[in-house]
Amino acid sequence: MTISSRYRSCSDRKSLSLPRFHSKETPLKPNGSLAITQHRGLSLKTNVFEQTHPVAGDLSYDDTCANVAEDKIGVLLLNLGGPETLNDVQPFLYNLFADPDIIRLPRPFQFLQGTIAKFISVVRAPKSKEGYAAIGGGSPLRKITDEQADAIQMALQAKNVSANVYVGMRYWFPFTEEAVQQIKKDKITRLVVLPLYPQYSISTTGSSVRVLQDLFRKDPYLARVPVAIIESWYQRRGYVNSMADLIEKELQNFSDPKEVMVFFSAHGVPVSYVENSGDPYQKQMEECIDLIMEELKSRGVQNNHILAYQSRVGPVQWLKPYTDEVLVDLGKNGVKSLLAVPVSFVSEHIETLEEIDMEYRELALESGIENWGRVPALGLTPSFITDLADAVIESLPSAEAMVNPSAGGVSEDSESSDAFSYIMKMFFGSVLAFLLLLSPKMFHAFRNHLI
Ligand SMILES: C=CC1=C(C)c2cc3[nH]c(cc4nc(cc5[nH]c(cc1n2)c(C)c5CCC(=O)O)C(CCC(=O)O)=C4C)c(C)c3C=C
Ligand SMILES: [Fe+2]
Repeated sequence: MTISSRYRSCSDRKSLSLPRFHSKETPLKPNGSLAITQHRGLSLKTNVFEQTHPVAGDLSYDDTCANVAEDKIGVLLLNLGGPETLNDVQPFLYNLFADPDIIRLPRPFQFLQGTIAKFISVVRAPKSKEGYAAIGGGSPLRKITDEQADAIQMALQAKNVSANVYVGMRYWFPFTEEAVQQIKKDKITRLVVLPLYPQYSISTTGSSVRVLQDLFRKDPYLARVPVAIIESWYQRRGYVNSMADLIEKELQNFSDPKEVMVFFSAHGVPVSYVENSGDPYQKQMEECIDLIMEELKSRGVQNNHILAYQSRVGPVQWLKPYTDEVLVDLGKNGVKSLLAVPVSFVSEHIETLEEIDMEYRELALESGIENWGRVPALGLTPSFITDLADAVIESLPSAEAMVNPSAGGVSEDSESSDAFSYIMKMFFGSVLAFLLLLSPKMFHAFRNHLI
């Protein structure tokens, strides 16, 4: 059901009559990454992207694939979502902090999740609003993700795959729940889930997939739909090459490209995710940077590079080194030219447009760095979109029902215990909110850590 650096051919799965490709099975490289170049022997179809841009992925869906005509294919893009107006900021933050994959409370305290989310979102909202105001009053994520969905749909069409592409956001409109309702209405019979995060984290892909699994588990129709989840795709040739293209191009804007420090800045996660919960995010990020740098090296680009983590929130320790600290150190150590490369996300968003372009740029210049550049997010880059379409096509054969049909439904007992726990939550939550919000000392202590 989940695909990560893995490809299974139709013939692997004899129990289902599944589509076939005109290809040898894609071999895995020893490090587990896909050797996409092996697809060169496939029947090639030009598409709107390939006509203007040569691309890495050459896959096309074979018309003779068994059952393809009968399947109604859906592709669900998962993303974070962002507030569209300044009034949306606090409720957006509430949704984010109410996510148990973002604020991870020990089990006995989980009933306080909503209260804590309310408190933190109210305290953080003014700072977040400033950031969103600085980039025009809202997040560009919805617009960009919709455009990516259209582009992927066209790229699939050009490869003879007819699919509906849906957008499901985790914390703002259109919510994952809405997308899933539409998928059901449209009677999709085979679904590919493509999170728009190249690397897997419990806090991003993990959280969205958990929501999806809950929705599918509760619905008898959805429970039977074959689903393939592409958990991470940072290792795909098309993605790595597209990132290398952007970096190579941007380096040319410096007067002495060889002297530029390539500075990868990834969104951080708390260290506890990696050390206590086995989040593969840091490892995947490091591998991703290695792959991009290897690709650049093969093109004769031998710049120094460094990886740091940005956007930490709250009092706990996050992955290090921190972007702001590294920028200051680099400036002190005489680095004069720096190219920032956002690497954990594929659209422009508040953390590229405000945090990197404004805050970090200013900090870098104050610290002695004289020449600053920033690689744009991949967005609609044709080679990237085509590669995502290939990833979708490759994953189709491995789709399988998310839910074990023998698993039971919701019992009356569990319903009444839900009602009891709801009442308890409301009671203790209100008491805690009252104590926190009415205590100026508490308010200031939290505020100092959150902004
Ligand atoms: C790979 C990407 C991301 C990871 C990992 C991630 C983890 C993570 N984020 C927060 C807290 C916040 N994130 C916020 C915005 C935000 N986060 C990501 C991506 C990742 N987050 C994106 C793309 C965005 C921006 C959306 C947009 O509107 O443009 C915010 C809100 C903005 C702000 O106030 O800074 C918060 C808060 C945590 C706690 C976390 C891991 C536990
Ligand atoms: Fe975030």
